[in-house]
Amino acid sequence: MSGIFLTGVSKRFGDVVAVDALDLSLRGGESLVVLGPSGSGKSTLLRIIAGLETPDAGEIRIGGVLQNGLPPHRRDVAIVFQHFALYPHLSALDNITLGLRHGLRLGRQEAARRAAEVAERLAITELLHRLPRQMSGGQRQRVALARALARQAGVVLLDEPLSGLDAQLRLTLRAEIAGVLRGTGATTVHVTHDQNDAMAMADRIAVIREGRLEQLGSPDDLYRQPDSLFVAGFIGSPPMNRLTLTAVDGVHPTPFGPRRAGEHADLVLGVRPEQLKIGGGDVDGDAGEATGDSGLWRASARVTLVEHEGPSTILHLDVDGHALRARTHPDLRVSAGERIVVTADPAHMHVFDLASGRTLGRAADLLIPVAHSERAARRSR
Ligand SMILES: Nc1ncnc2c1ncn2[C@@H]1O[C@H](COP(=O)(O)OP(=O)(O)OP(=O)(O)O)[C@@H](O)[C@H]1O
Repeated sequence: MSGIFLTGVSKRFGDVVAVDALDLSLRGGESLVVLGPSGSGKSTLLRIIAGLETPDAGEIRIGGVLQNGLPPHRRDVAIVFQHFALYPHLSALDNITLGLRHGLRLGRQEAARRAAEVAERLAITELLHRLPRQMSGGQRQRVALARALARQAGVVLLDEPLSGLDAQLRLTLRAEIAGVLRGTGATTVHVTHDQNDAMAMADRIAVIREGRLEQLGSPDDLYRQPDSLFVAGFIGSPPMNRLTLTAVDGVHPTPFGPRRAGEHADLVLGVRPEQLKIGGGDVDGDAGEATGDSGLWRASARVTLVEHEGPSTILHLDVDGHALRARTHPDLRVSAGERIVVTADPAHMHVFDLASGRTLGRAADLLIPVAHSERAARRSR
């Protein structure tokens, strides 16, 4: 199987650094999703692997073989673009077989056999004689995918193959593509800026920011242990809530009691909307408090907006000027304007350094609830 190894890959366009000294290795058969905002260098990275773009520096190896200098058709790579890129005057069948006959130099019969086989897998056999304009968007994207898979390449690259399709079709096609690709054993690199697609399809996700690797890990790692505020804000919907805690005279007024600021001037406390629980009781602290034997963080909140999403409800909350969102059960009846108490387990709260945006760890490990520290102080007196 074809592993992919990139070392020190860089590409500039004039003053713009599109890809910046990127190192990345994929196991053979692995499915990597590259996630990042618009302009972060995702497509450029894909085009470099395909040989459609020449890097300024760095090495690309596929299955241990150096690819630098090899033209696209000499690489064991197939690519599926966002805009199908089918030839409008050719039938689906001819679109699929064209590259096989001219690129791979297969005979007419062998090309047709491969096309029939892949068409069967993607349920497009009935469409093989239609022109692209006689097909729906989803059907055209299936044909584009069939064309790529028929090459039987060791590496399949996908550049936003689901964008422009409606939500239902996207979900169906996403599952189909993932299933078909797994079945081929190809190593895949899939570029998207849709985190739901990324979470659903990836073995690992590479989050890219300004041409650099921000974090690489399993979908679960990125969700549970974001290395930075950027990743915390990019993965999860709605994104992780942030409470900025500004140090005053070198001391933080954290809900967990005052802390010396030390080298970290200002902190950000992060908690996911689905980790905020709606509870009872009273609270006095400004940004909430973390007291009592439970050690839970508790805060008084005013509900500013209620959004019903069906399976869950999003509450928009004001906690002493901080705008937070909580994902709750749809049976919970709460109205805008109400005051409620929210709680969170410090084991699910993340602490970041505001200046660098990097994680410092979990609140449970870094910040000790007031009641515990007071008791400890009393004991040591
Ligand atoms: N051929 C080119 N000429 C000049 N600049 C380019 C070229 N291709 C890409 N860029 C620039 O390089 C940067 C990275 O572009 P790229 O298309 O790789 O980003 P992306 O993450 O795929 O974005 P999107 O999600 O919007 O497709 C951008 O600033 C873009 O404007």
